[in-house]
Amino acid sequence: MFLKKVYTLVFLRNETQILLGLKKRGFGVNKWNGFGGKVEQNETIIDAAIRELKEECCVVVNKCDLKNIGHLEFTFEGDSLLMDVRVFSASNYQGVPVETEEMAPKWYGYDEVPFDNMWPDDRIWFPYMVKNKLFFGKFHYKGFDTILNYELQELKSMETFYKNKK
Ligand SMILES: CNc1ncnc2c1ncn2[C@@H]1O[C@H](COP(=O)(O)OP(=O)(O)OP(=O)(O)O)[C@@H](O)[C@H]1O
Repeated sequence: MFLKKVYTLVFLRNETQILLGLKKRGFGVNKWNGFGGKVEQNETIIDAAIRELKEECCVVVNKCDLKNIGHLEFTFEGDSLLMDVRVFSASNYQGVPVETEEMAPKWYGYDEVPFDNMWPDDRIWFPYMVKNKLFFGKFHYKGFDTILNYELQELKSMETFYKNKK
């Protein structure tokens, strides 16, 4: 039995670049990633995505501009936590990303994404996001550096995926 916790992960993107943030503290410290965190009690997933983006790089995004593009699940050998990560993309937003206590933002061209300093799973599912394919991935880690096994599939629709998910 796993203890599931829901997280958000937001990427601001345009045709040529993607915004990543260098995590300055906590889980995934010193790794580049999208912006996000735990969904709090009495908060919707989309509200958590908006709140975390604002807290981490001071950018404001409207609900209707956040597109759910993927679902990721992470488990770790010997740990009962299942991280249920909802991935979003947005190309419309207000403000200019700035460094906060948690994240240092930087725009990267799609061919210069720093995978060597990211979660190892990113390298596997980023190509789906870049090609605008919806995706579902499950990754089982040993420690934080080694993926013991994974599954990844393209989805036709996130709605259908969630409707059929038990
Ligand atoms: C294992 N492979 C992984 N690959 C890619 N992304 C991963 C990830 N594992 C976690 N993530 C993301 O990392 C953030 C952690 O958030 P995290 O700092 O724990 O949350 P939150 O800001 O609520 O924490 P505190 O307030 O500091 O407790 C959150 O976006 C989550 O989706």
